[in-house]
Amino acid sequence: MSDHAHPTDVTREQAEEAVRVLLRWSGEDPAREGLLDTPKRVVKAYRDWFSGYQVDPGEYLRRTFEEVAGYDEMVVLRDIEFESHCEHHMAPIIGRAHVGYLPTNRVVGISKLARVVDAYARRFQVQEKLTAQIAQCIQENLQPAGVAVVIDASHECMTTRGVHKRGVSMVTSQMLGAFRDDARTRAEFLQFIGIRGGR
Ligand SMILES: Nc1nc2c(ncn2[C@@H]2O[C@H](COP(=O)(O)OP(=O)(O)OP(=O)(O)O)[C@@H](O)[C@H]2O)c(=O)[nH]1
Ligand SMILES: [Zn+2]
Repeated sequence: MSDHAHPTDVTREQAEEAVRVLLRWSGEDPAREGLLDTPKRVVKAYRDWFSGYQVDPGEYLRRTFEEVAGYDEMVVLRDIEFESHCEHHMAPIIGRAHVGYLPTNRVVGISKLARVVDAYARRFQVQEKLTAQIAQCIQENLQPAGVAVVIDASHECMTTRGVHKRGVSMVTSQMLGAFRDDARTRAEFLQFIGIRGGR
């Protein structure tokens, strides 16, 4: 699974034209006054929603704090809200991520964990891949004793179209190292994020 953006040779004008084609295909007249600036706005919105392709998520974790090197207990950042888009329908995925790790000697600024979540969320995703990418990025860059990522999200391709099931959320988790091997560590993390752990 590649973390890097696929090089593009598509111009902004071509992207705007693609939006006009979709408008026509929907039954609209792209020359209608209210829609004249829409292709420009949509292309700009894409730059925002898919800005994750412009960054290297691992870069956020390269600056670590040595001063807290003695701290080796669990660090958990919970309820990280994110917006993503599913790669099947290009429909929004709205949810929360909970990230935990067990530092060995590298501790990062806590906002960087949220930045890693956003860097992967702002791409075309499936939730399982998003969950695994966040965990692997932290594992590779901080080499902690373990990483845990739980994501709880709702998929608009299921709520606003298709099966039309509102209120359904998908929960995925990726546990690495101690979180995978040690039931007590995993249970402590799940308790921190408000999910009752297993026995
Ligand atoms: N596992 C997984 N499935 C997803 C995710 N996002 C969307 N999907 C599912 O991807 C599947 C795509 O199925 P298809 O049958 O190819 O597409 P479709 O005909 O639009 O399917 P429906 O959504 O059932 O109408 C659907 O079941 C979606 O619910 C995700 O993050 N993870
Ligand atoms: Zn979808």
